Amino acid sequence: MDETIVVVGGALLHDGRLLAARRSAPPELAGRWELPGGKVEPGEAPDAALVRELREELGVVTEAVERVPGEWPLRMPYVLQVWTARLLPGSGDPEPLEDHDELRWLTPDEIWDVDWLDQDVPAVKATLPHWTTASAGHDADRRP
Ligand SMILES: Nc1nc2c([nH]c(=O)n2[C@H]2C[C@H](O)[C@@H](COP(=O)(O)OP(=O)(O)OP(=O)(O)O)O2)c(=O)[nH]1
Repeated sequence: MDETIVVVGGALLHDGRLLAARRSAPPELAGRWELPGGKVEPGEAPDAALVRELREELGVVTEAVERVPGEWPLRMPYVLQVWTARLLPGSGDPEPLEDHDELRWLTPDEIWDVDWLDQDVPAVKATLPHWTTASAGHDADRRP
């Protein structure tokens, strides 16, 4: 029986930049940077969980774009899955409403400037080939 619980992390992309969020709790993770998101609830689809978590934590309205292939182990029983996501038209800017105390939009050149959680490093690396796909969708939305 599969007893893992999925934590979904969002690679929120906007204008070619990725949003990184600095955790404010718990103490052992505070000060380290992560992809915002959270635990998938029973019966919930991971992409829906991501949209819910980004609304709760950052106050933004988003859509999940695509799953980034791969799965990264966290402390038992959690595993991290990642989806790219984009802001929907009319969404406000993200704010650190809960779980985080600082946000940064990173260009590809800046991606390693923040102190990511160890377990997020391979996940963040895996998002890199997917940045253009999410941006392409964003640009297409803006065509008349
Ligand atoms: N959201 C998120 N959590 C991560 C990442 N990497 C990582 O190790 N974690 C860990 C931190 C937490 O132990 C767990 C997810 O917890 P959370 O606090 O974000 O989830 P949640 O909002 O659903 O939590 P809860 O307060 O409702 O229990 O996964 C990541 O990139 N994003």
